[in-house]
Amino acid sequence: MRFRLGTRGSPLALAQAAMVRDALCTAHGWAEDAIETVVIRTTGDRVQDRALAEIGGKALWTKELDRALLAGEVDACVHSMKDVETVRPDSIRLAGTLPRADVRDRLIGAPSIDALPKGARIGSSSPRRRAQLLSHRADLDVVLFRGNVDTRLGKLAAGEVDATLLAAAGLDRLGRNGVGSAVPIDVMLPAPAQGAVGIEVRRDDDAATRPLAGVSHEATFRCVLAERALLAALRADCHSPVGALATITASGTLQLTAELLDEDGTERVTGSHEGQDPASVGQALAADLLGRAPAGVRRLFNG
Ligand SMILES: NCc1[nH]cc(CCC(=O)O)c1CC(=O)O
Repeated sequence: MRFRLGTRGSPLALAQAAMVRDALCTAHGWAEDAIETVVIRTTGDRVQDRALAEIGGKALWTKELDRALLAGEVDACVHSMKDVETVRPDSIRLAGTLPRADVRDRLIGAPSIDALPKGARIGSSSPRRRAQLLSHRADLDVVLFRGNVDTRLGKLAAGEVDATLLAAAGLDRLGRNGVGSAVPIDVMLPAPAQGAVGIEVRRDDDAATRPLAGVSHEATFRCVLAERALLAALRADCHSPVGALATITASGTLQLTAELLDEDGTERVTGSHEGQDPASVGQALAADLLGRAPAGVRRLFNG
């Protein structure tokens, strides 16, 4: 069979599409040329100078991929799940996730957040990273910083900022394993679905769904569903400073921890919930957090 895999064209997206291709070929004994990688250019790839949140959010990355998928130009699309909008079209479903990578952020430019000089300039356009940084170090100057991983590392090297934060998963997938220092998750809870690569298909396309089910990592899949159910129940969008991480215990229980902040990290609320069903765990934790959130945090969530 010939399987067409849609992807964005950034180096990270291409690396992730190659991981999906290799997983499919290994699991099903397909030859490499059984899979055709189709690069789809998205609005998000063209607009690099403003904060993602400002210019229309996560849809910028998914819209063109969704269109190609629904038009039948590709059989499946590969996504960094943390970039995929919370609410998806009914006609599209998540068929699987690869095993999750290192979920942490890495700080590049200093060995730790505590070691940053007073008033240091940190490049980040993520509301979560900004709020978490400021909640630890209110003296830091967090400035807008976009572009793909290599662009950001280039700006750092050119001295535009003193330090930046990038997901360990992205750095590792680009072969930059030694770059930066991992920030512990109790200092920075990662973005929901960080480190997870997902593959979406047309809901009614059983022929595409079946081979992908064969490469999906069940624990990662359940964790991503729980983290995304939390986001949906919070009605969070890309302006919302939220960290969340689910894990599966040895006995198979799903444990979800999350943190909501205000823009400057002056107010925050954290909590955990555990259970079996990803959607229920995410919804229960969202209700708990919204019930306890300080006013400055509350106004950023639930629409
Ligand atoms: N928003 C961009 C983005 N989307 C996914 C990753 C990293 C890979 C992953 O989380 O799986 C990155 C780069 C970053 O945040 O440093």
